[in-house]
Amino acid sequence: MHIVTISEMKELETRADKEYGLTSEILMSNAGRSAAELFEANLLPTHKLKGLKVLFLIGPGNNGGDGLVMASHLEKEGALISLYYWKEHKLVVQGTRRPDEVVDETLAEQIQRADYIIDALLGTGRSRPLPDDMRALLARVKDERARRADLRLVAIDLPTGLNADTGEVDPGSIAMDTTITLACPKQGFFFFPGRDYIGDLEVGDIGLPAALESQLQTDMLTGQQVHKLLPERPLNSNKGTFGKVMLLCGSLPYPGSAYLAGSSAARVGAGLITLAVTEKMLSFYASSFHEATFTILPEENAESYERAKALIDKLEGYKALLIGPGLGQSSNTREVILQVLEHLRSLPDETRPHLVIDADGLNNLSALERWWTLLPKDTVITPHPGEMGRLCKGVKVSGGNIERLELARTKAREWQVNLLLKGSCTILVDPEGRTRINWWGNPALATAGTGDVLAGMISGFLAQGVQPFDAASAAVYLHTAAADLVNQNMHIGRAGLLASDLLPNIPISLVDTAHAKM
Ligand SMILES: NC(=O)C1=CN([C@@H]2O[C@H](COP(=O)(O)OP(=O)(O)OC[C@H]3O[C@@H](n4cnc5c(N)ncnc54)[C@H](O)[C@@H]3O)[C@@H](O)[C@H]2O)[C@H](O)CC1
Ligand SMILES: [K+]
Repeated sequence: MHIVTISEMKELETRADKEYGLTSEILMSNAGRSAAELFEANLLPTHKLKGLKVLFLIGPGNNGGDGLVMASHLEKEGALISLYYWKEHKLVVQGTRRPDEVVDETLAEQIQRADYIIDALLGTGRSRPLPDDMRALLARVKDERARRADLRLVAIDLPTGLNADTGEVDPGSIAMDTTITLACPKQGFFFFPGRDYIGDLEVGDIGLPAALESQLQTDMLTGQQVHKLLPERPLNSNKGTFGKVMLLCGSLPYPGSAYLAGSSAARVGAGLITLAVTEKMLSFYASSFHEATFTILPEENAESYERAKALIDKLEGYKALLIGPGLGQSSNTREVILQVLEHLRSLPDETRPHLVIDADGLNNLSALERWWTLLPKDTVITPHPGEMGRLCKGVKVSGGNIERLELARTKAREWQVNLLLKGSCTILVDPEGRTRINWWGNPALATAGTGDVLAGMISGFLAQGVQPFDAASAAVYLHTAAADLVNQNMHIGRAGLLASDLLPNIPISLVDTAHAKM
């Protein structure tokens, strides 16, 4: 599913008319019908359309036009519709126009009795700050929503006043329960503060030919897309079929990371997991991770070339290598990483394990000048905003604002990596600038060890032959899906998840993609 900017959306509309004769009237009619269908589909099981009291706030442009088409569909199905035309200051209650002198009073009544209020005031055409009387209208709706939690607010295309490119909002904008966006999600939905105003996101089909969208470079990750990326599991297979993962992770203060990453690689289906660890650490892993195999490395005070060689000597036949989680940042460890990278660069593409670098792997690299020139082709790196800041030599990187997007795009191209920039809506960019953004986020994931799980999942997909950008994309989507499953199955809210709770839910999240709604 493509994500668009305002100008990309306008261009799609223009080309639809020019190349396919799809005039804006046709598109609006499709938009209104599709919004009505999605609205009705999501009413169940709590509400039914017959007798439902729905107040539409209608703006002066095509967004208002979409609202009017939607309203007429709902009315035909038995909903009780009132329309408030903001610009004309006109109120129509179930087909009857109110006289001008009673509009305010009746509007107040309509707001108080509505089951649903639909925001069809402004969409992508908003060009200036909201006028005071529109802000006042939205404030009345917001107050009513605060008073009555069962009042539902639904935006058509986008919440009025939200900047669809940047996610900035007008002071008058209000948070919706649902946004039914038309044709494509808008870029601004994925960045704060806008992200908090969208509510549940639904995407209505307005009948744009798929060919029109072929130029678009930015996608929203969806379950249906991830389902197609998952590796096949033929019956005629053995553990060799699904690839081996080597992990250079974990050190004395952070032993859990190798366990979490390795288990996660196995949970997405990799055939064999090997932890490269020192003998001192072996007993810890052997007792907690029965399925792992081990490569024994010299202790951390040994010469770096001996440590690197012990790993390099065992790498043959591995399809994926994960470097970083819990590894520590001693200069000796940095030298080990450099020697391993040098070895990987010397291998031909066909035999080189795919590389993922996370956490301390990145922190070690960021201490070096032009570190990206040391990476083998098609490396996946997975910084959180702090690590990204260090990789960019001190740039402040936001966890959720729009500047992240441009930075991620610029750096993925400059560094020629598959960049996964973590955040509330994680961004992925490949070396050519192709971009994918994860809509789903889960605040319960903001806890130690969940990054190790993500890095492990990517490595597990790489071992099974999934291409690096796709492996990272699938892992990001499934990581939040697994967190949502933890929330549901353990009945926990936004806090209290342990990274290890994700592990048994990862395979379930894979299965669930087969039934994903989008
Ligand atoms: N792009 C498509 O393919 C389709 C879009 N559809 C819908 O149309 C809107 C965009 O419509 P547009 O008429 O361009 O813009 P708006 O309805 O958002 O508003 C324009 C209207 O409002 C006035 N205006 C602008 N800013 C303000 C302001 N701050 N205060 C008051 N008034 C303002 C402006 O002068 C115009 O009169 C899109 O979001 C979709 O909902 C269709 O669905 C078809 C396909
Ligand atoms: K709107």
